[in-house]
Amino acid sequence: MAEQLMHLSGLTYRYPGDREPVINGLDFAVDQGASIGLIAPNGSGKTTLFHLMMGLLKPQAGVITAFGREVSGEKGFKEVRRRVGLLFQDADDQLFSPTVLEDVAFGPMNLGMGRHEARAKARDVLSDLGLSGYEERITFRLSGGEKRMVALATVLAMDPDLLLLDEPTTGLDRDTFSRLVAVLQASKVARVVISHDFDFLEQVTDSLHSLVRGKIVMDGGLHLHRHAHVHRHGDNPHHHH
Ligand SMILES: Nc1ncnc2c1ncn2[C@@H]1O[C@H](COP(=O)(O)OP(=O)(O)OP(=O)(O)O)[C@@H](O)[C@H]1O
Repeated sequence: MAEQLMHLSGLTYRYPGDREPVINGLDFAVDQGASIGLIAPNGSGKTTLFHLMMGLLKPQAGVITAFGREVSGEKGFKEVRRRVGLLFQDADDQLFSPTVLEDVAFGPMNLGMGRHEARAKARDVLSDLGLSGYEERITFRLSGGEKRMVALATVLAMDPDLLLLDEPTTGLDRDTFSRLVAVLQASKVARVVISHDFDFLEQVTDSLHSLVRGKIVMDGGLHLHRHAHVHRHGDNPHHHH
C-alpha cells in the first residue's frame, strides 16, 4: 500500500451559527502519488475541506493525520503548511508582496532559503509557468488570470509534497489553461484539485471524488465521465465496455 500523505477520519465541521455541519463525519485518504479530482456542487464544502486540511479551520470532531503523524495544534499545522501547498480559490488571498518576484521568493525564504537563492528559485518557477518578464510587475495590478498563475508560482516555489488546488482554472484564457495543464501533467507532486471542469480534471487527475452531504464519495476513476462523453456524442455507450 502506498504511503499516506494525509488521512482524515470522522472529520466534522460546522460554521458558527449554522445548524448543520457542512463537513459531516468525512473520511478521506491522500496517498503518495495520488492525483485526485474533487467535483461537487457549489456550497458542498470543498473549500472548507481544504481549509480544514491546512488547519485554517478547526474541526469540531475527527482526526487529521499528515505525513504519518496526527495533527491537532497550531505547531503541527505549521509543519503541514510547510509541506502542503494550497492554491486559494481567490488569488488575492495568496498575494501580498509589492512585486511578483518578492511574492514568489517569500515562501522559499520563509522555509529558510537565503535571499539570493530564493530569488533564483522564484525566477525558475516563474519561467516554468511562462511568467518570465513578470518579475518586477506590481502584483495587485495584475489581471485575474495573471494573479492566478503567480499565486500558483508562490505555491510551487515551496516544493510542496502535496498540492491542494482550489479551482485553479478560473479566469484563465485558452493558452494559459493549456500551460497549466502541461505544468500539472509534468509534475509528479501529489494533488487534490477542486474544479467544476470535467475535461480539466480528466487531463490533470486520475481519479474523481465528490462531496455529498458532508462526506467524500468516490466516483471510481474517470470512467463515468468518458462514458457520459461518448454518450453525448451519440455513440452507443454499451459498445464501450
Ligand atoms: N465563513 C463562513 N461562515 C459561514 N458559512 C460559511 C463560511 N464559508 C463557507 N460557508 C458555507 O459553507 C458551505 C460550504 O462552502 P464552501 O466554500 O466550502 O463550498 P464549496 O464546495 O467550495 O463551494 P463552491 O463550489 O461554490 O466554491 C456554504 O454553504 C457556505 O455558505
